[in-house]
Amino acid sequence: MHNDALRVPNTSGLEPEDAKELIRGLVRERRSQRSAAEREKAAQALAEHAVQAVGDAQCVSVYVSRPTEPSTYPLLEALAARGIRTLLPVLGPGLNRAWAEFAGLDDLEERAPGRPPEPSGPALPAEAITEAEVVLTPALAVDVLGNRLGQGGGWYDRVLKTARPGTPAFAMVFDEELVGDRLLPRTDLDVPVDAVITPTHWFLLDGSAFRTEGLARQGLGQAGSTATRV
Ligand SMILES: Nc1nc2c(c(=O)[nH]1)N(C=O)[C@@H](CNc1ccc(C(=O)N[C@@H](CCC(=O)O)C(=O)O)cc1)CN2
Ligand SMILES: Nc1ncnc2c1ncn2[C@@H]1O[C@H](COP(=O)(O)OP(=O)(O)OP(=O)(O)O)[C@@H](O)[C@H]1O
Repeated sequence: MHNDALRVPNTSGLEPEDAKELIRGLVRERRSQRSAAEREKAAQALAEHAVQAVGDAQCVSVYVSRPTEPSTYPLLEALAARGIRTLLPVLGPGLNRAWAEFAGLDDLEERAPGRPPEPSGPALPAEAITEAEVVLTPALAVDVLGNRLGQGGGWYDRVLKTARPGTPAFAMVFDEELVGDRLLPRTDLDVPVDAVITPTHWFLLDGSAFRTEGLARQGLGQAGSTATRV
């Protein structure tokens, strides 16, 4: 079990990019130590909370997890079972942003070594993200202000700038990756998220525009938790 919050070192003497890389290494190391059973249990619990967080949305964007990331496979199936249209990242040349619709787990395939699996269907342009009512993002860590540490491509920072203004962004992390005692390094290009989804709960962050009237307006779920810790 890995329930202890990640200890983020003091990186104030480092450039943001170097500080981020240091913390990425720590998180990746912890992620690599999880057992298959832990990952599977977390995936089921994460799906439960993500479905709650998505609420009434009819179109969402999700990512297809790689082996050590919080798994989105049960979530993808749960969204499909509810008839929710799901947009998934497709990497074009130079890691260009494109999207394709989820069409079943069997349809997902790794198109190039090291890249996340992608649907086989037609690629939609980067602007297709404007159709998503909620954007679920991968993250290695998130702090209490919603600063998100990603894998380092800047892919999702660009996605969040292209989404329809006001679209809530939710980061999916393991519980220990929600950093409470420090702020993560950030630059002006980083786009903060509005909420965090973990295997034990999901909640809107202080300062999120969705914390008050936004929730009802967007038809999003009410924050919640389950007793099971993963
Ligand atoms: N599951 C998942 N999907 C995601 C992201 C993520 O963090 N997680 N991304 C978040 O931004 C975007 C993809 N970002 C990527 C950034 C770089 C490389 C990359 O450089 N791949 C190398 C191989 C790397 C390796 O072997 O480890 C390559 O293509 O040559 C791949 C994806 C969109 N999809
Ligand atoms: N909107 C943007 N336009 C141009 N470059 C950007 C943008 N956002 C981020 N970048 C650049 O992309 C690189 C990686 O950014 P960053 O470290 O924030 O990635 P990340 O958030 O960890 O990764 P990801 O968003 O893919 O999950 C940095 O060099 C950053 O300057």
